[in-house]
Amino acid sequence: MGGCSSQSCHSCFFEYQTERMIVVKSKVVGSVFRLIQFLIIFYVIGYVCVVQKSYQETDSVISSVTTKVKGTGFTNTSDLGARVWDVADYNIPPQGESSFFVLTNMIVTPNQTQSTCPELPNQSTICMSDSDCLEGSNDVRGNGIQTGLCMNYSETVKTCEVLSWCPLEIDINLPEHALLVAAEDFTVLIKNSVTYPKFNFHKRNILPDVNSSYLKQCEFNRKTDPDCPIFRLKDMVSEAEEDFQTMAIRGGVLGIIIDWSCDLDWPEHYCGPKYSFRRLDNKIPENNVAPGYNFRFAKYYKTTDGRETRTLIKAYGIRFDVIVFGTAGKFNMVPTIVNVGAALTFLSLVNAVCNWFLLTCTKRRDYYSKHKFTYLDNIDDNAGEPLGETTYGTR
Ligand SMILES: Nc1ncnc2c1ncn2[C@@H]1O[C@H](COP(=O)(O)OP(=O)(O)OP(=O)(O)O)[C@@H](O)[C@H]1O
Repeated sequence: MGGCSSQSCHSCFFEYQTERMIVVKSKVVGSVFRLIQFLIIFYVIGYVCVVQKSYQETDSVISSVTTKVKGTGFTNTSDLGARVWDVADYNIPPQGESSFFVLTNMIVTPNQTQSTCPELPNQSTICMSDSDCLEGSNDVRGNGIQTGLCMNYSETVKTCEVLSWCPLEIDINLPEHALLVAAEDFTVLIKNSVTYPKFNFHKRNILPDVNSSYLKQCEFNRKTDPDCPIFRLKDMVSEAEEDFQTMAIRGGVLGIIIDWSCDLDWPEHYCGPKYSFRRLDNKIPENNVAPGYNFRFAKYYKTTDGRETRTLIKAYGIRFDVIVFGTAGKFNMVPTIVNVGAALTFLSLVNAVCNWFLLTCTKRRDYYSKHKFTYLDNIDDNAGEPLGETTYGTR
């Protein structure tokens, strides 16, 4: 406990220090001691055992997801006329990895063929004469390869001609209301199987008590039907605090989050999926450049004269990403011993903290110091003399 000066280095080397029990009758020190003891026991039982469950061995979930969308919509546009849309039309691609896309709005450019036509007007395509256009030039932001001719785009504007799929798509007039309004009532069946390999635990979100007749007519509802794996698209978007019809205009990405966190010390039926929904793409109003989600695809066909023709669709819609996560825990002796050991080490800290408090923060710290450190003379040196006792405060 005491320190060694340079003169007494020799005697310091031949010292032996041993514990001595001192009982301090003090309400203040006693209260500090009990308070720290209580805090550590509360931390160990409340946080380490109950919240963290440190007595358990853990494993991360391995999961597979498949989805199937159902529903039918109707549109009546000048480009396509009256048309019924079923899942094969609006679900693109028909099956994907843990995600599916539902088309809600579109810009259709029908009857495109490989031919030449004037480029859409912009700073680099507007021309006065053929000398302004470079034959073979290919702009990545353009629509084709320039032929070197300057053509009338409208009565007042001339642009460079391109070899491309003509007529070109004009995508400035996106419908202000989503075309496939009915998409909000489409439903999706999510089949999710999970495994915790360490515990040889397997389960599906189609729970053992769900039968096929229930599956034919059920729909997920957090209060009345929480076990049904069939979800209405509008309900999911609403739970993510979004408006379906607004999101449907420019598209977006919605996360279907399935939490499989389980305590496997409890019976198996307590371990089930917990669903939540959240919009994942950018929704910050002050950073609204390039909002939503869209891509292009085309449907190809041959006309009666054998000419290859296509209908180009710029598709806007909602992509649903199914995100599965979870950790399972089960009692195991090894983490229990490790954590009980750590807790006991913590308890030994109580004495160190109380000693520091006793010797530095109390009014009678000098008195306590005197009794805390006791120096005994060397019995060998005094050749059998009775033991002399020296009590010091500090050295
Ligand atoms: N999106 C959905 N909305 C409502 N019910 C669905 C949906 N997807 C599947 N179902 C129903 O859930 C059950 C199981 O679907 P599953 O795909 O395994 O079988 P299926 O017989 O191939 O389905 P189906 O031929 O009707 O597409 C079937 O009764 C099916 O009709």
